[in-house]
Amino acid sequence: MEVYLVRHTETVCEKGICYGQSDVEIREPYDLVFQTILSQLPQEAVLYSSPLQRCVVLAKHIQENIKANSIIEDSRLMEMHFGDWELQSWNDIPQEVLNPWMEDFVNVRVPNGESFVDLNKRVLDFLENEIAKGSEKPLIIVAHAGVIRSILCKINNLPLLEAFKSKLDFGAVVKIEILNSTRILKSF
Ligand SMILES: Cc1cc2ncn([C@H]3O[C@H](COP(=O)(O)O)[C@@H](O)[C@H]3O)c2cc1C
Repeated sequence: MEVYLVRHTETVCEKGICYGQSDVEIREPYDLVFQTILSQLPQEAVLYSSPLQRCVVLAKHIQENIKANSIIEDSRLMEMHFGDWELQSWNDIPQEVLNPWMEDFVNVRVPNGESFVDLNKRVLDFLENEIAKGSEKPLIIVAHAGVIRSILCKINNLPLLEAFKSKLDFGAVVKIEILNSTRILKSF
């Protein structure tokens, strides 16, 4: 099964702001970058999106331009919940709470938020369930950097600690091939 992982485009947030699950808008103009994304996608697909608007706006554009019955919004595809740090500048987060997380962001939870392991659990739950449905059509998943990286760790058999070692730009499209729910896969 072909799966296309699509990261949303740039948001209106200034660099240095932690926006996790905050529902921030995307930066205009985005028509050109949407076209570039579309040119890398199949003509027909089952279309999934994170419910956050930075993904849904792009998913709607995809739906209008390919054959896809609906946009299936799934909250398991949301970015990591950054709890008390949502919409804070990274520089304003006190070192005594930031440092323990930085040292082990995989396992340590953000105060009142998630750890990367928490995100990974819900993302893999989504992936395994949807793959088990065995769609004949390719899947398109419009989501976030953390979500896509967690899937890439799984398919490339990498520890979560290595999730952030490779680049994943705004508007990136990563195509992967999934054989079945237990034996995954290959990324292109
Ligand atoms: C473990 C982890 C560490 C991060 N450090 C920054 N972000 C990033 O995640 C958020 C946005 O992702 P997107 O732009 O794709 O929606 C931002 O808040 C950014 O700080 C992280 C995300 C995760 C999962």
